[in-house]
Amino acid sequence: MLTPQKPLLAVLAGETRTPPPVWLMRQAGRYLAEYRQVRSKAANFIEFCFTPELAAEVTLQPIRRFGFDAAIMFADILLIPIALGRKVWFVTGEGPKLEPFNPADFEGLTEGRVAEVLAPIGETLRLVKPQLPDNTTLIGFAGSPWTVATYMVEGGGSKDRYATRVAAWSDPVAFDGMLDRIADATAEYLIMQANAGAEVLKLFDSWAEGLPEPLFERVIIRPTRRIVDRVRAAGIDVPIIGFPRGAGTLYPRYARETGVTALALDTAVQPEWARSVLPDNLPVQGHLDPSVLRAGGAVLDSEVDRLLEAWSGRPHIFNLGHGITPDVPVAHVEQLLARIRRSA
Ligand SMILES: Cc1c2[nH]c(c1CCC(=O)O)Cc1[nH]c(c(CCC(=O)O)c1C)Cc1[nH]c(c(CCC(=O)O)c1C)Cc1[nH]c(c(C)c1CCC(=O)O)C2
Repeated sequence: MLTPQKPLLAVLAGETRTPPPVWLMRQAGRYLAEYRQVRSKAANFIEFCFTPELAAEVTLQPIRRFGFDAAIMFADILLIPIALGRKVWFVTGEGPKLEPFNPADFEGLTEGRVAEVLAPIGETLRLVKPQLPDNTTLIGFAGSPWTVATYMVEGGGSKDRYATRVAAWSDPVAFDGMLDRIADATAEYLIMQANAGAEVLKLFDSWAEGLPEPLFERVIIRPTRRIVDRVRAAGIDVPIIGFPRGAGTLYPRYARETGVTALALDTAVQPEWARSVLPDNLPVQGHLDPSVLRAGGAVLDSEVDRLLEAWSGRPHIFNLGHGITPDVPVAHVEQLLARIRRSA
């Protein structure tokens, strides 16, 4: 007899589940009082990520409170630049800061330090895994090379990634060299996560928006494919969810050419369009607007119903189209789950 699969893994294997499995991007975070309490024990955000006991605890908090179908390990996409020898720090209220990096210096990025520098993240996964309920899937993740590169080049977040785009067009050899180094470190990191117990891997390309097709092909598709190939070559066959946020009409190309198992959609994607252009059996994760979750009330129910209806009959994981915001009341998350699970 086959062992019944965890709902999230079943959907990633191409099954349709009603109700769909559900988890939320940034589900461990400041909207939870218990997160803020643990967070205050660490001197800064980076140290928090590198303290397995604390990171494991906040990974588990949303599972205990809401019973989500997946736990996502607590870490950040900006740990890879640290492994590559860059300084990263977080300024409260301002977000991440890095020393701006010139892609021409890409050969100076340190290779081979991933296992050593990011070992605590593996430890977080090992601590979390045995504490999860039987039906809960453990997700590992990394940022995609382009998104990580934007933070490295800009020295932090930026409005339109202008400097990064200029660098990508003006010096393709250096820029692609930088992306390859990031991709190789990322592949090694993801392999380590799978070996430490991650059952699904997710690649966050949060700043894939607004790129002309030739650049999208070079900086999004090619490095993503490189990571997927390396992970597969290492014998790791866990499902990989790709999230090229804002890819728009280039989502189908990304789905066909990167080798990812499933696609995470952003808030702007029209489900009817996506259904008509994506392969039928491709699992999708989508894509409630986080501001609807903040708004709550009748509009939250009707938006949940619209997405459930739009994706019915397809392998679908319910999620947000971007991370949950710190101002979301816990009661709204409970309402969301009750609405999704009422279709049971
Ligand atoms: C771009 C990006 C980052 N980090 C991440 C992305 C990609 C997803 C996205 O687009 O949102 C991914 C991320 N960051 C975090 C997780 C943990 C797992 C989860 O619960 O989803 C994940 C998957 C924790 C975090 N990472 C961060 C927090 C908040 C910091 C805190 O608690 O002090 C959390 C819970 C900090 C962070 N980290 C980053 C930024 C821009 C910020 C500051 C934003 C803010 O202040 O809200 C970089």
